[in-house]
Amino acid sequence: MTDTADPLAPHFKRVLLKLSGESLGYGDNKLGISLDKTKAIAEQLARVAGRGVQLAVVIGGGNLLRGAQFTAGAETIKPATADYMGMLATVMNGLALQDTLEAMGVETRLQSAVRMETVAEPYIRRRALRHLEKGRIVILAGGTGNPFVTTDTAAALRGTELLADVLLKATKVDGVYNVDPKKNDYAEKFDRLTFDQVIQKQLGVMDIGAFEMCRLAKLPILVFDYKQDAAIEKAIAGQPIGTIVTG
Ligand SMILES: Nc1ncnc2c1ncn2[C@@H]1O[C@H](COP(=O)(O)OP(=O)(O)OP(=O)(O)O)[C@@H](O)[C@H]1O
Ligand SMILES: O=c1ccn([C@@H]2O[C@H](COP(=O)(O)O)[C@@H](O)[C@H]2O)c(=O)[nH]1
Repeated sequence: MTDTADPLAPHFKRVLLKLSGESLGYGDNKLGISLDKTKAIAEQLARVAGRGVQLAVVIGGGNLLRGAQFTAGAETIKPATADYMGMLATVMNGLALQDTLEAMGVETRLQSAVRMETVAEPYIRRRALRHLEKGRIVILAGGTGNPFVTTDTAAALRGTELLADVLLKATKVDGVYNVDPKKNDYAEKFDRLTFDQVIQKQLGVMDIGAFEMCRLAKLPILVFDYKQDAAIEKAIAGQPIGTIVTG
C-alpha cells in the first residue's frame, strides 16, 4: 500500500482507532461537542478512508461523562448506573461523528454495544467486518456494553475480533511515560515499549486489561496525541509519533 509520492500513504490496511471523546470537546476543558473540532477530526478520517484504509473507530465519552466522576463518595447514583450513563455518552459522540462524516460524503455505519435500534445498528462482528470491506467507516459506540471498564477495553476487544493491524489510541498525552505526565513535570516519554514492560510497570495510560488483551492477541498499540497536526494520518502512515507498544 505504500505510495512514495504521498507522505501520508497508509502503512496499515485495517485500523482500530480509539478516539478520545475529548477530541470532540470545546476549549481547555474539552467538554461538550464542538462542531468545529468534530469536523476537523472527521476530515482526517475521511482522508484516511479515501486512501483505502479500513477504519473502525471506538469513540470515547470523556467530553460528556465518565462513570468515575460519580463514584467517589456518591450515595445516590450507583457505579454501574454511572457507567451506563458513560456508555450512552459515547453514543451521542458517535451520532455527531457519523453525521459530520456523512455531510462530507463519507459512507459510515454506527454500531452500538448497548442496544438501541432506533438510533444505531447493534454491534454484530460479521456485519462490522462487511462494512469495513465495503470501505465504510464503522463507528463503534456503547463501549463493550458492560460497566466497570472503559472504551480502552472496548478498543482492545474490537481491535482483536475485527483483526485490526494496529490499535491507535488517540488521546490527550503524546505517548506513554514512566509516570503520569499530567501529574509529574519530570515524566519521561518512551518511544517503544513491550506489553510486559507496560504491565510490570503498571503504566496507567490505558486500562491494564486492554494491554493484556492486546498482548495475547499480538495487536500492537500506538499511543499518541490527537491534537498534533494530522496526528491520525501520521499514525496510520507509520510515521514516528507517540509510543508504540508491541510484543
Ligand atoms: N504512564 C503514563 N503515561 C502517559 N499517560 C498516563 C500515564 N499514566 C496515566 N496517564 C494518563 O492517562 C490518561 C489517558 O487519557 P484517558 O484514558 O483518561 O482518556 P481517553 O480514553 O483518551 O479519552 P476520553 O475519556 O476523553 O474519551 C491521561 O490523562 C494521562 O495523564
Ligand atoms: O465498555 C465500557 C465503556 C465505557 N464505559 C463507561 O463510559 C465512560 C466513557 O468512556 P471513556 O472510555 O471514559 O471515554 C467510561 O468512563 C465508563 O464510565 C463503560 O462502563 N463500559
